[in-house]
Amino acid sequence: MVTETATITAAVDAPWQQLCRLPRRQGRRLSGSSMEKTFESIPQIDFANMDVSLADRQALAAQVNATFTESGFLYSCSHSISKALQKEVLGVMQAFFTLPAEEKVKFTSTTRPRSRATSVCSKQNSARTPAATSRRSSTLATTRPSPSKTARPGLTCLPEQWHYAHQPVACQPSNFRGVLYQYHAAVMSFLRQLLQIIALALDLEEDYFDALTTFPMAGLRPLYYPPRELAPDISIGAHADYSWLTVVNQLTDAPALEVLNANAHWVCAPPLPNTLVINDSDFLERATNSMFVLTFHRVVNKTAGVARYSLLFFSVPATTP
Ligand SMILES: O=C(O)CCC(=O)C(=O)O
Ligand SMILES: [Fe+2]
Repeated sequence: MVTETATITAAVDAPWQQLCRLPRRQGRRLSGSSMEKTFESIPQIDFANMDVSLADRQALAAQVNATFTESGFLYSCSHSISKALQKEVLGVMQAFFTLPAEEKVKFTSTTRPRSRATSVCSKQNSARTPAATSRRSSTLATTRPSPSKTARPGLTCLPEQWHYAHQPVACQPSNFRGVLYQYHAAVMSFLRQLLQIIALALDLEEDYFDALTTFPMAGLRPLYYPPRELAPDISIGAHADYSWLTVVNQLTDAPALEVLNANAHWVCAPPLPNTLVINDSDFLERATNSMFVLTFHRVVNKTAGVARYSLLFFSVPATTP
């Protein structure tokens, strides 16, 4: 028992170089006079006025620009996803993840490699995560969707209207997919507006990205972190996301998400009521020629005995507008 605790604690405290490969932020953990000016907390932006006027959107764009060029992470303090829907989402996730393992495994789909519009139950350890710890995830992805014959491309297109090559695997509870699709649609409509702000932040026309959000490749990843028993554990090791924007909804009150700043210090991004954490990822970093930073982050479950649920939305542009 003592050895196991020691091993896990050592992994959490390990020098960050051992935890991840940092292409941009090379070097060691900085302290004292060698420290760079960098963020020590995640900025909060209130998008309530994003519908109001161009001047409001330009003001928001300036805040987004300042944030994505420094930390790559922000809290969105207002958004259009209702509290009722978020509660429902948490309910179906809890119902799913607390099923007995032998039930959950029935929903695993490993036999349909081409199609990801299935629900997959998997137990994942990242390469640098201690074997004793894990997160469990169920991915409801919409990778490579193509417009169905009847769907009209446009802003009202819902995932249900997308065409998949196969029948989706059934899942429990029976409303699991339906509730998550509703959530998917709600995030997507918020993101379309946010991308207009991002276009302004890059000095582009507001509608610059619109054509890329008609049939976006986007996946939802409901995550369940089982209650930990021992010392804080690294549930997901340091990584950066491959997507365009990632929208993290921390559905339960367990601080765990941490973001690496330019001095290689981990900055906590605790759950704040009714907020989303949004980070720009690989695609956007490349598209902006590294003007927007790609920021490493990890999940360290610090609260003993408490399960954590988060819901991730990975958004990438459509391949076929
Ligand atoms: O669960 C979280 O808060 C973040 C998870 C994450 O960073 C990921 O899955 O890429
Ligand atoms: Fe991530």
